[in-house]
This record gives sequence, structure tokens and C-alpha cells, in this order.
Amino acid sequence: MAADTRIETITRRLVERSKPTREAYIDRVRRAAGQGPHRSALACGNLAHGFAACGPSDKEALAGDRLPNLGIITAYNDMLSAHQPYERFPDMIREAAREAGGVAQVAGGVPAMCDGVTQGQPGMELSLFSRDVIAMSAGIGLSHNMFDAALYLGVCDKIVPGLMIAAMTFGHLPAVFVPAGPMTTGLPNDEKARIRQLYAEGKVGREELLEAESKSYHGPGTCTFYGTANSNQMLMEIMGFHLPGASFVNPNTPLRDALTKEATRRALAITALGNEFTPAGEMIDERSIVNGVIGLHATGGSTNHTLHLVAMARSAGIRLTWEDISELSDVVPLLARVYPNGLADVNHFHAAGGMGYLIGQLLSKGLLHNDVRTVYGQGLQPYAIEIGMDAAGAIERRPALKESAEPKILATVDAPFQPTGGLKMLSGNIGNAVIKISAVKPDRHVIEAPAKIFHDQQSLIDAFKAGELNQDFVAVIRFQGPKANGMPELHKLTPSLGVLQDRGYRVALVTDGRMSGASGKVPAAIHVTPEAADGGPIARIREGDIVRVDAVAGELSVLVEAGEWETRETVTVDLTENGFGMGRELFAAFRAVAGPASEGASVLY
Ligand SMILES: O=C(O)[C@H](O)[C@@H](O)[C@H](O)[C@H](O)COP(=O)(O)O
Ligand code: SF4
Repeated sequence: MAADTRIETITRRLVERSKPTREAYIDRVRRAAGQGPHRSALACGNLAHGFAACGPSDKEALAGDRLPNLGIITAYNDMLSAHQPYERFPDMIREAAREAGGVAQVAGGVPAMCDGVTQGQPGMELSLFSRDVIAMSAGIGLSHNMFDAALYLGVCDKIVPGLMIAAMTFGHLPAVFVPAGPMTTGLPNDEKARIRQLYAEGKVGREELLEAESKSYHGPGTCTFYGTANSNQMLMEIMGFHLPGASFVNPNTPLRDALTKEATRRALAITALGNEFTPAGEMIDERSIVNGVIGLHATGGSTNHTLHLVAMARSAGIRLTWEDISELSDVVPLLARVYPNGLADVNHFHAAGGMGYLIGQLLSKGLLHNDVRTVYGQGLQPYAIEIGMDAAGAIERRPALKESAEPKILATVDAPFQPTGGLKMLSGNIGNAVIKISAVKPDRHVIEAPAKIFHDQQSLIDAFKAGELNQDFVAVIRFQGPKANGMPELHKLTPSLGVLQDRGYRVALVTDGRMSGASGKVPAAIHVTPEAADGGPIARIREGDIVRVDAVAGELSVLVEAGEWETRETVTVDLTENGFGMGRELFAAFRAVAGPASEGASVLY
């Protein structure tokens, strides 16, 4: 079935807009791929260094250019529960490669920050920039040019976007993303959030809070809320970088290990040495990117992808905009209720039918492009499956359920939870911003209230604790953009703003910073562009101005007479404080050149 005409129109517009950069990109990819197996381009000395530490059989294989060699880019570390399982993946991959007649080498590691560990801490000011550092670091590994395909091991927030930017930069190589899977279900996310609000009100102590947090985040695997990390898994599957059904299988299970070995074999099968050559830069095109945006809307995915998907697309010469994302939101229904957009977690989502059910539902109404290339072959229909293992322990893919196994978690396209998606663009005299409404109750979709100005999130939390915020207000947290301090997530605001909202006050947030993908119930106009540090109008707002956040009309405005507004002074602040400490001194160049949020807040483009 062809895609819905509204989706086709947006895709065609994206193709037209991208033509100059996309054609130049494809030309580069084809030239690089045309140079044949890459080891043959190396001198003997280069090659000898490249396999010096290998065993005899791998050495023999790598000395020629007949047998495919996989470059593993791994984001393993013990800091992210989601990445800790990767410790054992390289050995598993090397063995599976040898069994399949190929070779695999760790081409390099990349850094990975856990946004949960740095949330509310100085380290969070390095978080967004770490995405581009990850892309650069992966490029360093792949630049050894010993490889016929790449396997990318990464899950969390900035890591998958950084790895995808690398995969597009090395678009002449096939790329398979290898997930590790979610941790098993612990304390429900809404119960964790309730204890946090009690702590914010001083009703429970640190001991009770730590006990709740530890029961929620309790083992290896990705945190189970639907934040940026799990939005990444959804994107990698719906864009065809994962094998069908791979996203949400728990780590350290027979099925997870079987999927990792299958990904290894699949990567070996799609190199230029075989008959299914699938260079990543041609596999991903405008239709794949639009499918990713559709998946984001249908699942209530992370607001961070209004930055990352724009940067990821740009790395393939595709010029995605917030207007595209916002217009697709009007076409795509919300089909999943996973925390913070509901009470379920990703394990419940997977058990209810997961990605296969979601893709099948969307395809059935032409709400996805089916005519796409994936690491699994041609078309997205093969992803409408339910995954398991047969009696012999082999992976088994059965047709996806036609009905949701849990209608409170997964709806049908004929009876969605909301007729439109979760991410909208706002515009007005404060600038452009994005808002996620899938987790906001309808009576909060329009907030008009006096501004209360803060220049960091702790000041708001302190004002809350001092009882100064018991009123309707719009919190304006500014100088939080990429050029100011690296555009941190301000997720620590959620408990205080959540308590005030629960007390019945009409509150909203406006910031040039970010929120976590796990944020949700308080209306927040985020990623305001231009940012305050760039002289954006957000720096003209004064205490008490009436600010309107209107997710229905797509408006973000301050209700000040136009003449006065235009002549207002722009506030400036001394930002030297965030120039040092916890490594921030290493990123001055990034703050100086970072692009606007609407173009991905990247230092690369
Ligand atoms: O965008 C995201 O999904 C968040 O960055 C997430 O990865 C982060 O870890 C949250 O901070 C975790 O939530 P808590 O801070 O509520 O534990
Ligand atoms: S989901 Fe967030 S908190 Fe959990 S491991 Fe990943 S980065 Fe850390």
C-alpha cells in the first residue's frame, strides 16, 4: 500500500529541499564504495599493523580481501545500565563472525554519558555535545579502513544519534545497530515519580527516595521508561537499522544473544563482497527519516529527537525541519501509552505486541513508507512480526498480532489514544520551540500566565521550597541553550512543577534548554530558538509579563505591545561560571560554534 498522500507530500517536499546536499552526499558515498574492499587500499605495513594482534586464522583472512571484516564500534561502559551488557558482546560477535566465515575486530570505542547520573549535575552540560564527540570517536575507529561493514553497539540518548551520524559519514559501509535491551521491570515509573514529588515537598527523606530510585533502576539494561534511549531503539527498528523484533528483548537472555549473533551474520551478508550490498548511506533515504518521525509521533517519543533526528538526517544530506516534524504530527495518531505517556513500561509495550504490532498497524493504513531498504532486505512489512524462539532455540518470527494484546498500552489506528502525534512546533514573538503534548492532559494544552524568570533550574527549585511559587505562572528558564552552557536537560524541575500542577495551579515551562525524554506531564515549550545567549527574544521577557503557551494553535508569545516589545533591551548574563569545572573547560570551542536547536544544535554542520 502506498503511503498516505499527506505523508507522500511531506516526503516529496523533503526530497526537493534536500536535493543539493543529498546528491553531493550520495556521490561521495558511491565514490567511496567504488574503491572496492577497503583492505586492498592499504599498504602492507598498514595491513600488518591492522591484524598484528589477531590469531592465525583471522590474520590469514585479513591478509586478503575476499573475506568480510566487521568493524565493531562499542559504547560499552559500566556507568550506563543500558550499556553494561555490551561488555560480553565483542567476544560473541568475533565467534559468530568466524563461524560464518568472516572476521570481526573492535574498531574503536566511543564515550557514553548516562544522563541519569548527570541529571541536575554539571556533567549534564557536556551531554548534548557528547553526541558529536561520539560521532567523531566512531569516525576515528572506522578510519582504519579495514572494514567491509560496521556493527554499532549503543543504546542511550546521545549515543545512537552520534553513532548514526558516524554510520552516515561512513555511508559506503553497511551498518547494523546491535541493541542490548531493556532492564526487567522494577518499581513502576509512576510510583517512582510519586515518591520524588513527596521528597520535593519534604514529606519523605533521602533514604526513602534512594530506596524507590534503586528499586526502579535495579539491573543491567535500558531504563524502562519511554525516554530518549528507548525512542532510539524504536527509531533504529522503524528505520531498518535493527533486525526485526530486536529492540526490546532483555539483555543476557538466550534470545538476546541469538539476535546479536544473527546481526553479525547479517552484517557479513550485506557487504560489497556478497550479493546484497547495502551501504548505509543509500539504505537510509528521505522515506526512512520520515518513517522515523512517524514512529516518534505514534509512540509519544522523546523531544530530544527534534534535535537528534535533524542532525542524523543532515549527516546523510537530508534537510529535515521542525515544520516537517510538526506537520507529520497532524497526520500520525498516538498508538502507544508508555511512561511518561502512560503507566506501562517498554517491557509491557513489547509484551503487548511491541514494534511489530505498531509497524503493522501503521502500514495497514499507509501511515509508513513500506518501499524502504533495511538491513534485513527490502520493505518494512517484514518488521510487522512478533519475535520469539522455537523449541530448538532458533529465532522465530511470527506475523504480528492484528489486535493489541493490551489495549491500554497499544491502540489500533482506527481507535487511537489521540488522533495526532505527540510533538508540535510552536512559534511567535519569543521564537520557535517544540512541545510534547502526548503526556499533557488536554486542559493544560493552553497556558497563559505571568512569567517568572530564572537563569538556572536550581533557582526555581529553591523558590519552590521557599513557598514562593504557589500561583499560576510560566517559568522562563533561559541561558540554557547550546552556546550558553551546552543545552542541558532541566528534568530536575519536573517534581516541583508537577507538585504545583497537582495543587491545581496552571503552570508551564519555557526554556532554550532541553527536557528529558522522561519528562512529560507539565506543558513545556523547549529548545526555544534563537537562544538567549544568541540575543534571542526570550532574553527580553520580564518578570510578570503574560506569556501564552498554546499547543493547540502552535503559538508561543509574550502579550506585550509590539512597539514596546521591539524596543525592549535584551538581558545578558555572565556565563563564565559554567566555563569551568567537570570538563566544561574542554568544550569552549563547542559552545562557540554550536548551531541552533532547530538545526540539531550540532558543531558538525
Ligand atoms: O532523555 C531522556 O530520556 C533522559 O535523559 C534519560 O535518559 C535520563 O536518564 C533521565 O534523566 C532519566 O530519568 P530520571 O532522571 O527521572 O531518573
Ligand atoms: S536511559 Fe538514561 S538513565 Fe537509563 S542508562 Fe540510559 S542514559 Fe542512563
